[in-house]
Amino acid sequence: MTKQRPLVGLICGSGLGLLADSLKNPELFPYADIPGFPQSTGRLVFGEMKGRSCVCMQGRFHMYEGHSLGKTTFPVRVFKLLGVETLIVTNAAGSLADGYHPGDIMIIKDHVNVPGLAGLNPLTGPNDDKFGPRFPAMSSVYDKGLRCLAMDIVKQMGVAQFVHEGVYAMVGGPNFETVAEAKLLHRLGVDAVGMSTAPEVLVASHCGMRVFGLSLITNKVVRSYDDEEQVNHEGVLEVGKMRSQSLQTLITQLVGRMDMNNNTHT
Ligand SMILES: O=P(O)(O)O[C@H]1O[C@H](CO)[C@@H](O)[C@H]1O
Ligand code: HPA
Repeated sequence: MTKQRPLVGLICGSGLGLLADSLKNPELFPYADIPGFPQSTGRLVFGEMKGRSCVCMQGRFHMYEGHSLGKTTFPVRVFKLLGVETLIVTNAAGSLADGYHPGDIMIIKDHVNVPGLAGLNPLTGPNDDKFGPRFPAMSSVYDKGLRCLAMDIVKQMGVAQFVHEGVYAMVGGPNFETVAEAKLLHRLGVDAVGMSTAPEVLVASHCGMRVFGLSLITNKVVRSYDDEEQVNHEGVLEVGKMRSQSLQTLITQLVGRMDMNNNTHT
């Protein structure tokens, strides 16, 4: 049991679990002890960031682990019931855009939900009107005010040259992309690809949360048959650890400066 009533929720991507360690006065709840959560390692961490009450998923659930999309996104609805109004999602992703490099950060402007286009959507099934409408709009899902604030912060941090704004695509995984798939995603206008985030964002947006998303670029996605480079998960985690300090600074500042009544910032 916690008495905290967080307004901000944070989901840590692969290799980015350290983000939760910046919470002050933490209270920890292993997923295995929380009813309805998939039996999995990882935990919810409640605590304060810049004096603001937050809850953080240290470890997320993925479709490729065999969880239903309902289970994968269940924590987001728990966040909503706890009072969370703003969701910050982070992930590790491979880059397709020219000019992106491992270690760069991408502020997510929009997404392509590849499984969603094929009908794999956490909002499928009877709609629970208590949470949101049957047919939610998704044309402005990643909050513009928060994206502008994040850009201001990265300029002040002096790291703007490593930060982009772009389009994330979710694929089902667990395999990384073939060259043909990479070419297809690139032609679709996708800048970075991963195996998470879109379902959580859909559920958060459906229930009226403000959403902000960040991808850490951990590898280049191979788009040429002449390129012998091979992505691997260990490499993804390593880049995550290397860059989690900058991400932590960015997120802490964002949480400290965001307007808690949604939309604008100080
Ligand atoms: O999206 P997150 O969970 O950050 O992790 C990304 O990195 C893992 C692959 O290395 C996959 O889980 C992919 O989705
Ligand atoms: N593809 C898909 N998911 C990923 C990648 C990638 O290259 N890197 C990290 N997660």
